[in-house]
Amino acid sequence: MTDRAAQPAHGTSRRGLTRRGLLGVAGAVGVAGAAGAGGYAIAEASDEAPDHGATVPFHGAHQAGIATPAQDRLVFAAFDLLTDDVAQVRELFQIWTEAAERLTAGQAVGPLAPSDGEPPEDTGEAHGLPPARLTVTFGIGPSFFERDGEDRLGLAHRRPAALRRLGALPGDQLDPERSDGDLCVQACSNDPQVAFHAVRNLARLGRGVVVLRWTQLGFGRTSTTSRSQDTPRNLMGFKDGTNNLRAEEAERLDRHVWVAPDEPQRWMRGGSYLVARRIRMLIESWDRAAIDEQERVIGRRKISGAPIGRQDEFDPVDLRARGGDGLPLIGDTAHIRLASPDTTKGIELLRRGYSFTDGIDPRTGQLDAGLFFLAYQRDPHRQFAALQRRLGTADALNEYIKHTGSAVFAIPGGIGRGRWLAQDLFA
Ligand SMILES: C=CC1=C(C)c2cc3[nH]c(cc4nc(cc5[nH]c(cc1n2)c(C)c5CCC(=O)O)C(CCC(=O)O)=C4C)c(C)c3C=C
Ligand SMILES: [Fe+2]
Repeated sequence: MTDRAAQPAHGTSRRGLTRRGLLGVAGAVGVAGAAGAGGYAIAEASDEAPDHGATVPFHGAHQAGIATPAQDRLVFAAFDLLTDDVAQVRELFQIWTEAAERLTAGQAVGPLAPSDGEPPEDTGEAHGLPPARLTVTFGIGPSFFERDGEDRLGLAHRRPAALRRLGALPGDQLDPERSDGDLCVQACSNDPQVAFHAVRNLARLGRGVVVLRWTQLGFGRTSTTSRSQDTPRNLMGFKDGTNNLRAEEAERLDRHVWVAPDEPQRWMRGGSYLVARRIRMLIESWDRAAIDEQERVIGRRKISGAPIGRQDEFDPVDLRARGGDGLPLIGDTAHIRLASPDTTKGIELLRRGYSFTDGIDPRTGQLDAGLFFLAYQRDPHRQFAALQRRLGTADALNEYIKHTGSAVFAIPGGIGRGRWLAQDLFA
């Protein structure tokens, strides 16, 4: 690899938002993947750890990080805009697009050691690390378009109809400081430092235009988004993701996840909607519950993941099955009964959540840990909110969980080569 310290300095300081540095670097190194591009060593590392060296294509009909196989680690960030100047926001989207192209290809966003004495343009902690399937997925919240009834950027006419706050849902105990946001970035990778590096550098590039509102780290995936993956376990010890939508199910994704091709807002075609819910698990109570109670709450066996009354994880769920006592094997308040498309008139979601732990709740001394629930869908009100209204009132799981954060984001369609994030939004 090229010694990055020996490279000539390109774009100088990034005090305020300027594309000079980023474009200078991009121009100097040529296309993504070029040798000595200031990368963090895809080729070298891939000999030793092929999966960690692997990349997920950034460009395509849909943004990566939705129907691509869920990686093990997450860094999620919500941002607020500091400006009402639409030109600055457009420039930010261009800069973030170029930076994400580089990061997901395993490259630094700029010189690590500029020779002019200015601060490095890339913060450096991913230098030498392969991208480990890094994906960077961008979203836009309702408050981007309208805040306090004001069309802050002059783009209110471009807000898609489905992008509205979720409103109060049963059982909500939301912390406003862990909720909402004008923009979001979901960075997923099999290496936590690579995911952190991506968000940190995007935040740095946005300085003066956006500010971090809240972040959430996820240390283990709790879903399966591809048939190539095994089902992981959540912090309650249950297999999670068994009945999830899969990347291989194109027709179901078209119906339930991707925005309709005739969506009036062009920038949303090929896009989706993301609902993020920080769901704390009352782990200490859960750990005191008998295994029968735990299985009754979920409606599945803990170790095998099989629906109650069946043998294997992927055996179909039979909600009509009854035991010798005449009662339903999967109870009326079991989580999988209430969440099943058979009882919700066909509601389906692409779940892509992560386990989190944020230390100890100082008020109770109990673990602040749980599920950072992420779900992609075509319409967050007809899908997530409708389902959560049911779950929030009747789910046996409610005794063991608390929804503490909530946000909804429009996820613009995929980005073609030479184009940038949500380009048609500004056309
Ligand atoms: C509003 C949607 C959902 C929320 C919120 C939610 C929270 C939540 N779920 C689990 C654990 C499991 N969920 C499982 C299945 C499942 N969950 C939802 C939706 C929400 N879950 C759906 C649509 C389904 C699939 C139902 C079906 O079709 O069978 C399972 C079973 C395994 C699986 O299929 O994934 C588990 C386990 C927790 C712990 C939780 C909040 C902390
Ligand atoms: Fe669930």
